[in-house]
Amino acid sequence: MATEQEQLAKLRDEIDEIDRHIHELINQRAQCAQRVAEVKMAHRTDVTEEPVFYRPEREAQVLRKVMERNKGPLDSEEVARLFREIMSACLALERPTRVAFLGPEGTFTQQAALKHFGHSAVCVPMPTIDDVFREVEAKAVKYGVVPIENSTEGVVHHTLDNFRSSELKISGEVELRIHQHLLVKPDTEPSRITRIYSHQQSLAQCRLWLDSRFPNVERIAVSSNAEAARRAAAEGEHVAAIAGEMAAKLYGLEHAFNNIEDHPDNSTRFLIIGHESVGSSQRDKTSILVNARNQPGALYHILEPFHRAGVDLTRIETRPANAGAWGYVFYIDLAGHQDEEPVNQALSEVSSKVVELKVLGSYPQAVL
Ligand SMILES: C=C(O[C@@H]1C=C(C(=O)O)C=C[C@H]1O)C(=O)O
Repeated sequence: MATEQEQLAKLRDEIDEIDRHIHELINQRAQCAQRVAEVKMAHRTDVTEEPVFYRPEREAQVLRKVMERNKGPLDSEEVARLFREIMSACLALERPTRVAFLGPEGTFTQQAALKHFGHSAVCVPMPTIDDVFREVEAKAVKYGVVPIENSTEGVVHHTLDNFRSSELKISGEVELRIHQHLLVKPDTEPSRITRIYSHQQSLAQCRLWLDSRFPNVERIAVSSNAEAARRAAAEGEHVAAIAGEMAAKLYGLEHAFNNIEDHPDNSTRFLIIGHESVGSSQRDKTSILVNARNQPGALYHILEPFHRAGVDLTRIETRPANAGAWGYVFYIDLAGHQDEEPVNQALSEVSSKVVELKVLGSYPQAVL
């Protein structure tokens, strides 16, 4: 009978051998990605334009395949996360992806950007949602990440409104479980806290918890959770911040209380914006903006063709239209890709009945 040490030594040899294989295979995969880049460069029609290296539909398919064939013992999502990083590194070898996000450093939007593009992407913080749109429009970065809706707080109007004037397209979505923590400088006694900083959305997501645990403590809304964490780190002593894990690490804060959001399933959806249209991944969503005249039955005429075609509408938002002429602006999410039936047919029917129909993009449904 082998001793514990002998058994462990044997298993570690086995692991070393497997690592050698994995290592070799990952580099083989990276070489394939480099060849993809060479082929794209060789076949581009316009030599002044960079070919498109990032293919969200292909990446979604790779991740879905990984999850479908997974036999364990590793969890499917865990394996997909590993492949997410491998793809990210391979793509960075073709061309590093520059991504603007609603900053500063340490926000949930940055976390969403890294979840979607992996850690080899170069993330560039922007002070406002408008700036993210502008930075992508100016082609200073390839893609942008902006929040669109929170399960507790609802739609982010600022993002929706930007789509009215922007020609950018949606190329993906990211869903993030949002956990809020009460963060303090090391050795701060929670009972002595007199001031709590956070973004207004996060204060709202933790309102009941704050009412019961810190009813008399001043709550101060600041421009982002990361900014709240920065202030708590700078001001110290009697000050706390509500923010996420990334901000806590970035500013060296301790967790006084974890997961203080009122709704345990609190999550936020983010959109990826860019210049390119995305092909079908077989499991897609389409977002549209519709301007309809203010007349009886306007909404019915928009919805009826989708119902008849059997298209599943997953979200509808109404925004007040700009001055006068038009009554409503609707933002609608639906299941399916704009190039495929039945979405294609339904879209052309609706467009003949409204003032304006703008397809904001078809993109893969979030995989992770
Ligand atoms: C390799 C390609 O480029 C990128 C890298 C991918 C990967 O590493 O699997 C997948 C899609 C693209 O974002 C490709 O175009 O297929």
